[in-house]
Amino acid sequence: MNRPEPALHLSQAPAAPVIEARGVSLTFPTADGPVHALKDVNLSIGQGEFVSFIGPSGCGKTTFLRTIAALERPTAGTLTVNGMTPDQARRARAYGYVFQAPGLYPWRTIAGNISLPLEIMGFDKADREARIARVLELVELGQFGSRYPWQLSGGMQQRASIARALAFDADILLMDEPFGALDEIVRDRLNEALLALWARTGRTIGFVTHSIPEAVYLSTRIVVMSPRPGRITDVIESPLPRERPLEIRDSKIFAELSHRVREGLRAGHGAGDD
Ligand SMILES: Nc1ncnc2c1ncn2[C@@H]1O[C@H](COP(=O)(O)OP(=O)(O)OP(=O)(O)O)[C@@H](O)[C@H]1O
Repeated sequence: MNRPEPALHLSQAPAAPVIEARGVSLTFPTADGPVHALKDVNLSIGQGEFVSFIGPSGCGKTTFLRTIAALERPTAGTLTVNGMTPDQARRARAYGYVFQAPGLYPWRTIAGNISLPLEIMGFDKADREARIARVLELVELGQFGSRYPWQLSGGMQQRASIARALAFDADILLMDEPFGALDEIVRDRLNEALLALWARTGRTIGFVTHSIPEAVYLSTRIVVMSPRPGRITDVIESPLPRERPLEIRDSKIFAELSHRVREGLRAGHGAGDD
């Protein structure tokens, strides 16, 4: 029996998207001709979502993240971040960006590295110190602020770079394959830590990965992309609960989701028409 939909209560109304891409294309002119890094990308990301981008090398994952961060400019379409242009959003410090490599300065301590963008942004010393202490606790490096990067393991360095991206309270965290270079066990631990941090802070996260289990374990939505031209071929809503112990990866539903992502990757593979 068809029942009328209950009236939408105001508090349940969908929030305005934090990131909205409409018909976004980006073509790089190169000596070998134009490279269509992104073609007609449409995507809305809401507050508090964890969205992963997965796809073969060259499908435009990094380019899309960089476009959100105003590090690249679309050649067509519109992109807004918190309702602003990416440039305005960058100036409003709307996001923190975590790169593939931790990129910490070896001559600065961990606290000094986290402090650097805060110094550039003009936060006073007391505020900086309070922020550094808070984010170091968040990534469980509370005891390591006075160490130098080379005194820490790769996983700890990557956590420090996440702390640096969190220190100025950006609502959005953009992460480009942050755990790609780490071994499985460390990666598992950091995946768990990132989920806990996401649950505690309610950040909106855009996350690039090559790993199907990582995408499925972390995301509320998985965006599958394919190259030549770089485009979205599938968007998968995750039915997994927000609370996710690592063992959830042994469940049937996890296997089914992984299968769908794999099928999406396979379907997009070699289907380009650049
Ligand atoms: N500055 C640039 N100039 C020319 N071509 C570029 C530039 N940046 C990216 N490209 C090309 O755009 C396409 C998309 O690149 P992008 O780095 O976004 O892919 P990706 O999916 O992140 O790949 P990977 O998984 O290997 O990091 C590729 O063909 C790449 O060679």
